[in-house]
Amino acid sequence: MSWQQRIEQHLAQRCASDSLRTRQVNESGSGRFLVHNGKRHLNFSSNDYLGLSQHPEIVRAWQKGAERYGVGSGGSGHVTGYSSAHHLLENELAQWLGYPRALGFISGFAANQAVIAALAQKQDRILADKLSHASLLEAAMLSPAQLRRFAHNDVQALADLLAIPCEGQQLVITEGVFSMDGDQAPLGEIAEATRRAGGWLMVDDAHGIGVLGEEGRGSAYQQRIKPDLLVITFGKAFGVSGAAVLCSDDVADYLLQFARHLIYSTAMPPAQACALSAALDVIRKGDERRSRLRDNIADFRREAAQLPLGLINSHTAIQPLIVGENARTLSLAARLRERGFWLTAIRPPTVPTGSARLRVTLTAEHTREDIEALLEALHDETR
Ligand SMILES: Cc1ncc(COP(=O)(O)O)c(C=O)c1O
Repeated sequence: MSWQQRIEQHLAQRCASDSLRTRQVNESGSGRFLVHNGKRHLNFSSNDYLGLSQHPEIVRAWQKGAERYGVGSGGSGHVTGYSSAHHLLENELAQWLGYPRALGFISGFAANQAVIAALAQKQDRILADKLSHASLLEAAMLSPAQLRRFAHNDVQALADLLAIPCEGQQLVITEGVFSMDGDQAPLGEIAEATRRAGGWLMVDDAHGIGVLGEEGRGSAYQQRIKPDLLVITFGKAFGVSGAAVLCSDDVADYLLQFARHLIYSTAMPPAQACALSAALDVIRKGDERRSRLRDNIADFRREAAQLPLGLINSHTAIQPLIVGENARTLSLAARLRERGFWLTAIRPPTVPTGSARLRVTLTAEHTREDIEALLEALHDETR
């Protein structure tokens, strides 16, 4: 089969199973409203949980950073790309989360890939929650280590796997808040099982950081554990983009030698690091935003429980409504869009077959009226 035939076949398969992915151009997509084709929609798809992507102080910090440093970093951090703005941000993050070191990355995807690739060797075993993000599972699959996935949030299944003798080291991987289900990992028990087996724990807290715990310190802090490797990302509650790995001095120095995504990739612009420092400031003082978000979650769940759709036991900003079939999910999303609500239909392979869903994300910027309007439309469309 030629390249062209192979590509055509794969695209045809996606079309036939209603799982073709497309992108929609918007005029503004991260805030409370998403504007598409000149029409304003209430946005229930953005991960901007605290509404910081439009925050004037953060926007201003980026502008001032660009005026001071220019718009690009000029190279990898190992060459010219590690500015005083990057250095300051890393120190602030390490201090906030109580780690010796933080290392900035251009994205969470890159951070996860880099850490796993740099650490895992042939004789090692990686134990990852089945529902871990693609960036984690893919890196683990590509690594020379053995990958075993454990049933979602099942600590006993994890402990059983950890008990199987392993020639090398064991790395347990999970998330603070799961990206497609919104539920949380029992981090305390996972950390304990990992510690007993002499392994290391890596937690990706992309969706918990900024939102959970005192001063928004995230899932691990909330559950009183300190993973050996904590990955936080800045594209969600921080409202920007990028990521950081929190770790010990030795691990940071090791990653500076062996994390190829750091060494061979242009560092984020210094102005972005300035914006992230400003975002961190807002997050630390952000109790009111976090409390508005919690109220919105509670309001949504109370009413959504009456819908003839599956509501997952999630108490975070991610509130998926399970529809089941791809075609039905797509048509429900399209009808809601007609009515001015922007929700994304998430389908396999992102989620297991038969569990296509509307991934509702709530933010601190939504008002009670926004949520009531969405629920009314959902009631109408699923009657
Ligand atoms: C759990 C999780 N980890 C990592 C990522 C990737 O982060 P980034 O968008 O910064 O690449 C995402 C999604 O974006 C995610 O949901």
